[in-house]
Amino acid sequence: MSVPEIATVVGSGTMGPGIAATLVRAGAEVRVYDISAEALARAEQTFAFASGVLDQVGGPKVDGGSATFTTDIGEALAGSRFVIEAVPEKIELKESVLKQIERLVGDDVIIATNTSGIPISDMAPSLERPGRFIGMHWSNPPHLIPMIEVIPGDATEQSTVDELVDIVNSFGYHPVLEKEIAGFVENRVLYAILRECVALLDEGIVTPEALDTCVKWGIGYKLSVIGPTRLLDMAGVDIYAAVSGYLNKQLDASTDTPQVIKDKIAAGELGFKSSKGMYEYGPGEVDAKRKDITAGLVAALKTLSSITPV
Ligand SMILES: NC(=O)C1=CN([C@@H]2O[C@H](COP(=O)(O)OP(=O)(O)OC[C@H]3O[C@@H](n4cnc5c(N)ncnc54)[C@H](O)[C@@H]3O)[C@@H](O)[C@H]2O)C=CC1
Ligand SMILES: Cc1ncc(C=O)c(C(=O)O)c1O
Repeated sequence: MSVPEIATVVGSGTMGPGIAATLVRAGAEVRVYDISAEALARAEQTFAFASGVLDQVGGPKVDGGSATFTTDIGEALAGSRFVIEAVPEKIELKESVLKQIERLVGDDVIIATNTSGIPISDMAPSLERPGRFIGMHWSNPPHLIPMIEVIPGDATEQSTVDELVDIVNSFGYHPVLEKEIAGFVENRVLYAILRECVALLDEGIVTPEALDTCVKWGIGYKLSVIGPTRLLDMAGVDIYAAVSGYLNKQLDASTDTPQVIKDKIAAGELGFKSSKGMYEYGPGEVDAKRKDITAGLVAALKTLSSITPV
């Protein structure tokens, strides 16, 4: 199985262009559609950058791929064999866009959503043919994180699941097939980690720099080689039992967005996009950090791709 000859990415913000670059490198003719011409103009630049990064990684490349960018949804979907929706995380918007897409593609075309965690089954009723609708959760940056969660909803047909797993495998990514749960697997784990991290920062237990050092060189490094299930065996299930017996009741268990985060939102401190978030960035620092992140992920990806899976 190879990637579908013609694919469409709907929504070209943070995720869309990297998704498109990945599919183009796999040989697909990709149409990138956005409602905003300004977003599309930025997307062309982001796509070019992501494509260059993929050249640095040097992974497999299938000739013949191409990308076009359009604000005409009819043009974007004409003849498309595979659609990835990547519009903002708002269920009503996604449902409206999914209906738009379905009216313009064949009955057998897979429609995948890149939602971060909205249950697929909650969106499926907006479609006439929900059997071809499925979750396809890429991680940011999509052209450098070679794992995609495949999440069927209650109405998703098995043929859709099988075809999407084959498509993900065809461009060298790791498909993770999972049952539907809010947030999906990756974000449930990530948000459990981030909840504890924000609590530790908020309580002044550790500085941001020290926390990032601890996690990067501790569990981050370790878990990039040893998955958490394997780690339980390496550490000893008995050790986990002994420590969880007293620690689990001590962990942060807040059920709402932390006030410190709400305060930052209110102050417009959103992170890279506003040059201040958890850290503050001087002139040119955000671009420098983005370059450092890309270089680090490229180096790590090359190394991890070269080691025997544990
Ligand atoms: N940003 C991230 O780190 C990740 C985001 N996701 C998910 O991917 C989806 C997209 O997220 P981002 O790329 O971050 O969003 P974004 O806000 O950066 O980009 C969304 C794009 O959709 C466009 N758009 C809005 N309404 C539209 C419409 N009616 N038709 C066509 N295009 C429209 C916007 O103009 C914008 O360019 C969301 O569901 C998000 O949860 C998944 C993984 C990671
Ligand atoms: C903070 C955060 N939230 C959601 C996602 C993905 O859905 C990501 C990511 O992919 O990196 C993230 O970092």
